[in-house]
Amino acid sequence: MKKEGLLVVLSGPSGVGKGTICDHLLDKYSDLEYSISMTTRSPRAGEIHGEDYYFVSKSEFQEMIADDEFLEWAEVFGNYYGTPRKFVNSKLREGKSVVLEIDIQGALQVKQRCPNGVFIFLLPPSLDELHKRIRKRGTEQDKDMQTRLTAAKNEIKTVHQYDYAVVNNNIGDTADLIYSVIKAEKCSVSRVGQKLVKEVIDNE
Ligand SMILES: Nc1nc2c(ncn2[C@@H]2O[C@H](COP(=O)(O)OP(=O)(O)O)[C@@H](O)[C@H]2O)c(=O)[nH]1
Ligand SMILES: Nc1ncnc2c1ncn2[C@@H]1O[C@H](COP(=O)(O)OP(=O)(O)O)[C@@H](O)[C@H]1O
Repeated sequence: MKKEGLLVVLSGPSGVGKGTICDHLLDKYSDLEYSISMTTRSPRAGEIHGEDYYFVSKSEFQEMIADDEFLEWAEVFGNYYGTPRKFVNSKLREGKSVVLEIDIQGALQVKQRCPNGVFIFLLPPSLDELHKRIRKRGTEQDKDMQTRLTAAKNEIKTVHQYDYAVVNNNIGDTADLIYSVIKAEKCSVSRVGQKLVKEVIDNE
């Protein structure tokens, strides 16, 4: 039987660079799959339905909840976001690692359901740099900026709930580091190691 793929959960405050890092990671490492989330948020300029997100109405989203089609879902900044379960399960069964870029509420739900996943939190080099990145992206009104910065401080406090914290200093280095974590986890104690430990003990 084929070994199941690894579920990789990437979280971090708005503007830290999750989207940028995911793009880089997925471009460079073709053995990874990206789970496209569903959201009731309106598309930003340049965002494409079915690429960045599946943009749906609130009623469509609620129907999916009722049909239990989400691995996890949460309300973030007044909109709903969720991970369609079907895609993730089928890729994992094919042995592919799947990257979810989701918020802390969603990450905690996934942790309960899939404890073997790897949970990574992306940190900014500083709060000042985070502020600059959100400004640079230029998608937020001033009041939304403030909301995101306040939320960021609360989210950063949850970093200890994750397996790894990675500081996003340089895009290429950060993506490579995350890939190393994914690869290391694939042969971690939970997988190959346990078998080996059993063999050692059995042979004592
Ligand atoms: N729980 C959950 N959170 C998601 C999902 N997709 C995106 N998010 C999170 O929703 C938050 C807002 O995302 P977005 O509207 O793209 O804004 P941005 O992070 O500021 O670029 C971020 O923390 C995302 O990680 C999802 O499927 N589930
Ligand atoms: N390592 C980095 N160094 C400098 N700027 C970055 C870095 N990573 C991302 N950015 C910039 O920060 C802004 C926010 O990145 P984005 O990927 O949209 O964040 P998120 O998805 O976490 O909200 C973008 O303008 C992006 O180009």
